[in-house]
Amino acid sequence: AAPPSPANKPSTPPPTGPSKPVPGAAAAAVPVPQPAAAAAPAQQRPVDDEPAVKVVVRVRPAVSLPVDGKDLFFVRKTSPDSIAVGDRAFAVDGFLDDRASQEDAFHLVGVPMIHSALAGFNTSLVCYGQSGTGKTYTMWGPLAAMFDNRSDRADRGIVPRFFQNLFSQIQGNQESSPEKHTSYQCRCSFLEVFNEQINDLLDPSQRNLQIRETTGNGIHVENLTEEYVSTVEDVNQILMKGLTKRKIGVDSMNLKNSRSHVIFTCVIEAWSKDLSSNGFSSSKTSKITFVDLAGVDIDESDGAGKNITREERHVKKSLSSLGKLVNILSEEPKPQEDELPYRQSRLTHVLKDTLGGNSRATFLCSISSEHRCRSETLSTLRFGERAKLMPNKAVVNEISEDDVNGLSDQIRQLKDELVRTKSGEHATSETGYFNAQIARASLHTLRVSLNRSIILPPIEFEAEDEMDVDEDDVHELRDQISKIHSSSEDTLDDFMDAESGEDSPIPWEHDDQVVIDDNEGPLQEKPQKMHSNTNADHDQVSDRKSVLSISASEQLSPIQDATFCSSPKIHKARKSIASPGFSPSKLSESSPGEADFETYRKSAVRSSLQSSKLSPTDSLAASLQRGLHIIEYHQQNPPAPRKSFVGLSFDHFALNPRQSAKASSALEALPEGGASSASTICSSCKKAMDTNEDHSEDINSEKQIVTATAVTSNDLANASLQGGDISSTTGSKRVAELEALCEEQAAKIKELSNLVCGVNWATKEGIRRCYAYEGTNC
Ligand SMILES: Nc1ncnc2c1ncn2[C@@H]1O[C@H](COP(=O)(O)OP(=O)(O)OP(=O)(O)O)[C@@H](O)[C@H]1O
Repeated sequence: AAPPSPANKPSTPPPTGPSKPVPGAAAAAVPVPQPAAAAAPAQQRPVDDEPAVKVVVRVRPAVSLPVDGKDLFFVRKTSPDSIAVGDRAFAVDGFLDDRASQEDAFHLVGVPMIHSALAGFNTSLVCYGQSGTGKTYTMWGPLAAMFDNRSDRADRGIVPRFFQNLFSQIQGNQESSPEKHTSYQCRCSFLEVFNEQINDLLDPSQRNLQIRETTGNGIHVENLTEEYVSTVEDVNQILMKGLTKRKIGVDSMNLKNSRSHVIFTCVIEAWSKDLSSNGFSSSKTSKITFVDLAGVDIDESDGAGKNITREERHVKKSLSSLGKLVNILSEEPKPQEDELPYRQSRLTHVLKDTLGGNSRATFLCSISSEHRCRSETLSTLRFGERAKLMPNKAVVNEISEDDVNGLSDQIRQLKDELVRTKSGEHATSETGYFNAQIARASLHTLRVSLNRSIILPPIEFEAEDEMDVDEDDVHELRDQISKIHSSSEDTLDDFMDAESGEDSPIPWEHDDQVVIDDNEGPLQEKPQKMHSNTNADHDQVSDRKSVLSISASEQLSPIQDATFCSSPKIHKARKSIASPGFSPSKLSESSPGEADFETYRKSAVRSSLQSSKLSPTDSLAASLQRGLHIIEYHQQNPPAPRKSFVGLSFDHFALNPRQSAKASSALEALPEGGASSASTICSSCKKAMDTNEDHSEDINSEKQIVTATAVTSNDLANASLQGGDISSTTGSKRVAELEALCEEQAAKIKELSNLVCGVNWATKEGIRRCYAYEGTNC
């Protein structure tokens, strides 16, 4: 008994299960019924010649009796690859008229798909057409046929036949190639797109799954259930499970109208190896996709339908998106991939491979032979016509042994690298650990270099104090600072955390930006600036970290040390030969500039002492600032006369008498202003010496290092006090003795200088002692 018809279409008898073709209807509807012939060309075609996109048209047998032939719609085959509806011709790859069997459909569509799949191509079948035209029937066949143990049921659909044939072929391939062993693995999934949501038909609890797209793996649905299959029975079980959960409804064309699109996917992986070789030879992967689209009811498509449900609206919308995408893909010029509207619907997105991608696609267009479906039939055929023009590019998904070897090497290298990294062997400067180590070592070195005044007793400032600065040291310090500043915040924080155990909490922080600019204005203003900065440092408390910026300066290049020296004090003798700007008288008067400088100096010493309580960064900044200020000061206030004869090397102390004479004559050219008016000039070495100073203290201090000489300081003092030329009082013999003595002492000093190595303050110490010795002997 026929079920009740939909209320709005009482005149149309709905089909009940597999419809029996009306006798004579097929011949009348399709004048050229050649189903068997239509399947033949595809079977003969080599697998490599298969087109990327095929379109096959199947005509559903008429279910309504023709009324004088007026209700029949004629579709005819005009050539092996074209059909015609009236005057309109459509290019197709196969045609199945209303008398074609399920077997015919399988041979025309399914068999080439099996060949392609086993060759390593992705392949897909999309059933498209009006509701009730036989899409589900063609794809799966009646569910009852799947339960039936008889494999020869005529109404089985393409998919069950496909897998039965596929597993047979797999078995045949394995048996026919004993020299080559191939292992196959098949896994299946089943989803439906319902109301623009992807649901797992094998696990109904999984709803609204997300589509993921990766460069290597293409499109996949996250968390979709996959089940492994090895027999057609396994596949049938899955098909049954999924299809019974598919959402269906009732419409004017179909009592079991599909309200969702269903997609059954099977991935076949095949590993082959020659038995002659030890390992794997190649691997092929193919994804087979069967898409049974929901159809649109003729009444709804005409706009005459009432009460369109939400799911029907979604079906129409997604089919519309599909149509638009196919239109775009079929037109020239083809847009860029990122411009294609795949994401307009879940359906088009999840079918990205099939629609213009890496897949051999077959579109089976189901049409009705009834005249009342004419519009939908033409629409379906136009869709097929455009789909055929899609630019799919299917490739064999194969990985050869060479590829695997290359990948294995890569994996091995990456593993080795991982192991090295974990074990710390590969601790490059990019690793935080190594950065922290560098930062720690650099900071420590820098602090030791710059904070010597903390460790060593500070000396009183002497304006004429000669600084011995190693230019390389300055560059090194700059590099260290640069390194520290370029270190990541994390590294610095790490280090500061680690250092916090050594240093007391920060009493105050430098929150101002300290810029040491060597090109600043007159030196006389420097101490004031520095002083005010120091006060500012004390006054300002901020959470901000101090920023230390050091600009490069050409002026610094001749300066060779930036630290406070802790050498023994050589007080007044120095003052007597100080530069005019820092004469003893001026010092005693404590001019404003000098007073400021003295204040600064004390402040600097205090600062350096305080720096022991600072954080490493603040201590570093303060030390460096202090050191560079001193460099600047000495650079811009050179004790000119002494700088002329006290170089950075000791070579001139080792001169032979002739060379000494040359040096002496050269020294005579020194500006007289370089010596104070209170000093006298030694005729032997032409060096200025202070006649007002008592050198005994200094001489005594040198006795530990310098061997006592035949000439005492008293001799020299007396000679000087007499106001005469040494040569005139002692004669040429005395001069020769003195020159010899000078030479001898110079050699000793040279020897001493060799002992003073590596550390700048010690070198400076050697120079100081040279001064003392030299002055004493003069
Ligand atoms: N070639 C055919 N031979 C015999 N019966 C058929 C054929 N095609 C379809 N039918 C019958 O027509 C009815 C509707 O078919 P089917 O459900 O496959 O249509 P459909 O296109 O999938 O519809 P919908 O889009 O609504 O799901 C079914 O009862 C089916 O058995």
